[in-house]
Amino acid sequence: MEKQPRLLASQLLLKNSLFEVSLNRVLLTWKEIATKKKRVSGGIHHPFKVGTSHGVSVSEILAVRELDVDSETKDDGRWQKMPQKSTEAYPYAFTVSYVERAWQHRWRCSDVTFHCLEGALCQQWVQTIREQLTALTSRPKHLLVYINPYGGKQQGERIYEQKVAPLFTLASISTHVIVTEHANHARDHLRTEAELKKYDGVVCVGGDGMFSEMVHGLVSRTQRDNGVDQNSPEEKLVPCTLRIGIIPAGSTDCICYATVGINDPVTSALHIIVGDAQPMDVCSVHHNNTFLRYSVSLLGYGFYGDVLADSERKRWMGPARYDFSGFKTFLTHHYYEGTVSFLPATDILGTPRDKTRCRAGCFICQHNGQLYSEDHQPLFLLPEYKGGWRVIRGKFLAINAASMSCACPRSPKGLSPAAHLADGTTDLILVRKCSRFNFLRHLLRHTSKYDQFDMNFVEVHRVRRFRFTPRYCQSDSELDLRENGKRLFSQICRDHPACSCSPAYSSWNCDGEILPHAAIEVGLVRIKGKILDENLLQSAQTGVKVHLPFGQ
Ligand SMILES: CCCCCCCCCCCCC/C=C/[C@@H](O)[C@H](COP(=O)(O)O)NC(=O)CCCCC
Ligand SMILES: Nc1ncnc2c1ncn2[C@@H]1O[C@H](COP(=O)(O)OP(=O)(O)O)[C@@H](O)[C@H]1O
Ligand SMILES: [Ca+2]
Repeated sequence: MEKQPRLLASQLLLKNSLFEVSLNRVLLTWKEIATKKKRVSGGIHHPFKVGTSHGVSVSEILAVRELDVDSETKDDGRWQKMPQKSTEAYPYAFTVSYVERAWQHRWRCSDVTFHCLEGALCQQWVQTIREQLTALTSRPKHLLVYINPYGGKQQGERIYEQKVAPLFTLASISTHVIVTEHANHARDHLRTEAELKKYDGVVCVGGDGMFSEMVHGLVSRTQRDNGVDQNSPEEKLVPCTLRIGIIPAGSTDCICYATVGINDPVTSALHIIVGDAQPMDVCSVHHNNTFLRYSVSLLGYGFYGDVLADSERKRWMGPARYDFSGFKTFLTHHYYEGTVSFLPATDILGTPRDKTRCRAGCFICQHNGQLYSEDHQPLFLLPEYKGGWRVIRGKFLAINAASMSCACPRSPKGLSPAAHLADGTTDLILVRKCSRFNFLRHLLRHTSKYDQFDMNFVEVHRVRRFRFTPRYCQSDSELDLRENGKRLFSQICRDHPACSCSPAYSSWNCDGEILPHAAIEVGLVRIKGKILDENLLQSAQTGVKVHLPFGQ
């Protein structure tokens, strides 16, 4: 093993929020290479040349601790023998743990140890850095964590315990962890018994369905505590103060992927610790003035609804269930008749087919998300608002509403690549009945550089609200059958009187959960009070703030 280096910092500069270490070349010789020790087990040593200046912003420092250089130090489960010479010449040391950016949006926790001649200097810097960290008010200190042991590859507990909890401990974040015991456990706990005032945020260890369930629980609790009826689509919601974080442990994890750029538990944990901020839209889904659910990623009818309905019975396959059910659903090639009406978003920047990509600090989100009049009524509610509801009737293979790009490992650009996280709109994608070959071409374009909207049977609209009404209304008995997972083939195809070639209804896939109704009304939720940054339901994950703009 190469000779343990020593990093000598004869002068530490703390200017505003920048913490710089100037390595004094005189104290080191070229043959001594300083290395940064990766905290994550199995990490890689990155030698860097001495004599460099290593700047780390205080906002990305996770922790600082004094080192007892006289004894062996324990780091990451392994013991490091401090070089004998350092003990003699430099009796004091402290270690700074900080965020190091790696490849493809990946973040890692790195440690750098500094040696000092004087104990007072060492303690001064440790104290100063700690004071700076304490002053970072955007960072969570107490988190309520829900782990779904059932989602994805059923590794949620292991992921949290091995990759996330050590980082929360390092950052002195206290946690209350609940391993869910059944579906909607997290939602019901958040909605009723959770003592939310004790926490700075909640964390979801799971996939999109689990995250969506927690949004549901948190928003419902806030409305209940404030006497707001969620059942009215026109009701303005009270904003939540708590933030929701997400540690990817599901099957698709598009919410994490689309906000962070990668599905990596360590990267997500580090974003949560530093309290990053990224707003996010939320859609409410109603049926006949009854609130059903919130959606933050995909509302999909037809193909994605059928994929989900089939895959739910194959959870034992883990994430691969989607590939199996996707192929099976593709072969069935069912289409669904109905009427889509929608309120286009006008006066906004950007379109679903421009080449923009929503990133942290997105200008389009900031512009479109603030499109409100002085009295905080949305511009498009005012009488002179131009444009109105549009209506499209037809036979559809898929009706998808993407409130974000829905980028994920299966489709790195997503269902709607130019969709924005917090622009107050959702991209409504209509895929009309077409041949299997053309539908396959459309699907494959989600995994290539080609434009999946540039096909004559596909149209996409950026909307504030939309409704869907199936051509054949659902009876209660059919609803019961649906809820029991049975499908009705009541639609007799006129072309083939002897057969029924498509079921009358599909299911709505709402962030990975099946909705009980086919006829729904969807809108970007509205909140009371001013639209200011603090009026956002935030997420501790990349500071993913659930943006609750006024809807129509
Ligand atoms: C024959 C080649 C077909 C290639 C098609 C690729 C298209 C992939 C589009 C992916 C869209 C993902 C939208 C995300 C939806 C999630 O909210 C939802 C729930 O996620 P989770 O709870 O983490 O599992 N995921 C799905 O509905 C799965 C869709 C998979 C479709 C193949
Ligand atoms: N302990 C549990 N047992 C059964 N189902 C659960 C449990 N905890 C959560 N769920 C349900 O599992 C669904 C899927 O969770 P999710 O984390 O999204 O996994 P996946 O990405 O595999 O769908 C969620 O909608 C949630 O309601
Ligand atoms: Ca959006």
